[in-house]
Amino acid sequence: MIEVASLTKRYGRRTAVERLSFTVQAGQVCALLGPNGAGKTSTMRVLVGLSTPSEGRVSVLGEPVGLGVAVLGRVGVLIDGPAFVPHLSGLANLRLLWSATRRAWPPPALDEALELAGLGTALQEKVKRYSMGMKQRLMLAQALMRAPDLLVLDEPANGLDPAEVRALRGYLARFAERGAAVLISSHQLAEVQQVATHAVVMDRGRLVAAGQLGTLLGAADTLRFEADPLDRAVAVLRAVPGVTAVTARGGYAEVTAPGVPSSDLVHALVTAGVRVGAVHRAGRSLEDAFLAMTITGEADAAR
Ligand SMILES: Nc1ncnc2c1ncn2[C@@H]1O[C@H](COP(=O)(O)OP(=O)(O)OP(=O)(O)O)[C@@H](O)[C@H]1O
Repeated sequence: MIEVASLTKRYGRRTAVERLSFTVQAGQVCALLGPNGAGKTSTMRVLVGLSTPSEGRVSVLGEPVGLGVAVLGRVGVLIDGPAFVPHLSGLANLRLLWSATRRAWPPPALDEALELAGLGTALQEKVKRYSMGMKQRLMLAQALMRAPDLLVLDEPANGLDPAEVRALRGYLARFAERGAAVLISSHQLAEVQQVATHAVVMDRGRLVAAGQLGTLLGAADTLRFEADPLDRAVAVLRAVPGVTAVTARGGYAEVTAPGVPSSDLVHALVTAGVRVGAVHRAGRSLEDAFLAMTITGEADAAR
């Protein structure tokens, strides 16, 4: 659905994106993450034909992207707003934006888009009276009303209240379940963690990590044992083949052991006379993983 191959984007002498490659497949909600200035918006702008690559190739829905190519009609985009006409109503603005497609009004998914936007009678009011959140919801409506096969959303939750964010999350999950794909950038990592299936992490224009969220978070491979005595548990676990790391943390022994069944670890502990109270899967938060991967994390660690 999205293919980015060795994309470089320069603005004059500044390199915003450097040899970036990643893919997003049908059915995925992919979070594009990175600290401020990492190059997320620059990448998204190239993906939707708003700017041209300095080097590399980008295609969406199997077609190369260029300014005004037809395939972009199947992509719902929310990047830097569209510029709404302030003295027109919300609905009139949507009609105006739709007219660029030269297709008959109404767009195929207008009702669903308006329901999610939840603007009600305010749709008839002039956009200049809209709050920031209302404008954001109108922007979302324009991205969704065309029943796209792919959504590219730059910080879509900006200005939304928690209930609206939750509704958006539900929408995106249903959208991907239908076989569409979503690329979403966000600074709200806890929020994104609830909806993303995959993530691409960038820092200073370069790819830091990409893959399934679970893999990036290491959730599948890390276990936490409540064990007594703890120091003995740590020593025993360190000796089990396949264990790559053991730390004592908050009264638990935290073990990273890719592919080792938890029953083997419990068996090793019990045989060595360690009492095992409970075993938990230890998922890192996306925030922890993100900070560990990016310059923001390096700065934090240095503090
Ligand atoms: N039009 C432009 N002209 C010159 N430099 C630009 C332009 N757009 C972006 N940049 C620079 O490119 C780099 C990447 O910016 P970009 O907006 O893509 O990052 P971002 O990851 O989206 O950041 P943020 O999370 O703050 O939105 C930054 O150093 C930025 O200053």
